[in-house]
Amino acid sequence: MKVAIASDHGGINIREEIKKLMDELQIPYEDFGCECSTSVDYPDYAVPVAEKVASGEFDRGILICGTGIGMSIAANKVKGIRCALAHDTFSAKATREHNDTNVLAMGERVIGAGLAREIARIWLETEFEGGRHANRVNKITSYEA
Ligand SMILES: O=C(CO)[C@H](O)[C@H](O)[C@H](O)COP(=O)(O)O
Repeated sequence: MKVAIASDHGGINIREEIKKLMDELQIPYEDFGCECSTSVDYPDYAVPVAEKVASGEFDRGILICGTGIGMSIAANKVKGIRCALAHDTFSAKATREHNDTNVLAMGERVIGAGLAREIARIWLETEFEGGRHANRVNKITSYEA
């Protein structure tokens, strides 16, 4: 699995924690910014990461901003992306099992680094269940087409 990671200025600290987690889990990743703590616009980071996942260049994406909301809205505009905004471990697990989400968004102004790491770890390690959930995901994909 290869993961594309990005944040805006509101998500830099959690992005760094997620990178440490990726190193610990030995999961290859690439950091697509932002480069500094001055104010940037989250769509400039969400859309390129989402496009890299949608194209198959990366398997998954992780996006962090202040709330995670802007990143998730922007990522979900890209065809083929199912981005989950998750701030608890139950949702992180369920959204992989049920929705086969390929991008995770979190908000650094909402949760701490420890919980963000645990959410990301669970989300990365949980498999899609398929079955009835596949029918539902396929309906989303059909709508997109
Ligand atoms: O998009 C967001 C809110 O849905 C993100 O949390 C941004 O990080 C936030 O809007 C940035 O706000 P700032 O006041 O410009 O730092």
